[in-house]
Amino acid sequence: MAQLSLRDVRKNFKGTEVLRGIDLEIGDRELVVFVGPSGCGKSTLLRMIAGLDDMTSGEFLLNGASMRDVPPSRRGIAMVFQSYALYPHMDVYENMAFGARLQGLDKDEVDRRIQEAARMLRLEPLLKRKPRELSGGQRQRVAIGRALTRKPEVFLLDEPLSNLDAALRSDVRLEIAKLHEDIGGTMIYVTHDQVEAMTLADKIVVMNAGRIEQVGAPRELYERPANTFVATFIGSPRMTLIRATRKGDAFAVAGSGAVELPGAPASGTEVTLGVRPDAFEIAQGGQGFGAEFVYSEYLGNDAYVYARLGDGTLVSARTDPAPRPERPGERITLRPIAAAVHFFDGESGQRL
Ligand SMILES: Nc1ncnc2c1ncn2[C@@H]1O[C@H](COP(=O)(O)OP(=O)(O)OP(=O)(O)O)[C@@H](O)[C@H]1O
Repeated sequence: MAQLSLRDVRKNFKGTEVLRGIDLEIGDRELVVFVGPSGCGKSTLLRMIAGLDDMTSGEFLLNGASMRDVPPSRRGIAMVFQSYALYPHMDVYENMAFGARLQGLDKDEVDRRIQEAARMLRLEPLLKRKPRELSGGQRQRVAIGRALTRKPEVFLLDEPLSNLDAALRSDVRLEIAKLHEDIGGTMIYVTHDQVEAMTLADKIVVMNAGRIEQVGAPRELYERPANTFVATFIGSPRMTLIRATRKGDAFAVAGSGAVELPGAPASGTEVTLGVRPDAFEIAQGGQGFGAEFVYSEYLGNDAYVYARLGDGTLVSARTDPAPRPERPGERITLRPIAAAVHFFDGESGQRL
């Protein structure tokens, strides 16, 4: 059983606050993903949970007990790093035995744990190999195996896939999801890749500049982003943000005309509209924002059209791959589907 509580956790490095009051509850057996742009504090937060860094202030409780004075080795937490430093002179078996031996376990128990981890991670045929005789993905699995043999209650993974190529990355990602089911522990996974976060997580924690922007299930974040940061961070291609001025149900964009969006929240005059690429229809005239075609991307099953509104905003819209505007500068009309538009306060960026 492993339940984690972070309460107003802060961290300063030489006078700069890099974590600015983190409050977070992580339930037993959850797979939680910390996601956010480079430098937002994900690794720092993870290192604090592991006990590798001190907090400047705040509390971290594991199953209700403060971890303030508990050293890393006594927390029941194992961490797998981005650079999975294996010992080059030891074979896979020895590398995996290392952590478990440090715990003072006897030889038979260590062996039992290694065999179990090797089976789970399909490393059995590789136990006698040296790290240099392994592929990147295999090395990464050994690093995970080494953490597994310690039987941690909490598993921390810091960008474990970043050194792998795209194909391997999706393989190992599947393995990690399966591993989480098999071991039934709590897992915290750090990435700056929102696709990785969406596919793996029970719960995503979106971080930005040392703060949490939103916590929720992948679907929740996609369908009801709390603010413009989360709205544009989650989802690919990105949601377009459009500054509009409201009069009744009509939303006007400088140089592109106005569109009626019935059902919009009542408040706000200066509003930011959030429209995902599949929430636009491309029309020739009629209701919609006037725009100038810039270029298109063909992806096989669909295509994306990029167009510029009168105020300079670049908009992306999904379209059928077949007939689409071809000439840069061509005038098109982009009609947002009212029910799929997100509304944010024009100033604060918070969801209306
Ligand atoms: N030991 C340190 N001394 C001073 N500043 C540090 C130290 N470690 C991290 N920082 C700073 O703290 C901030 C957060 O870093 P952190 O590594 O937690 O970010 P991250 O979200 O994990 O980024 P990335 O995705 O690039 O790994 C950064 O601005 C970083 O430069």
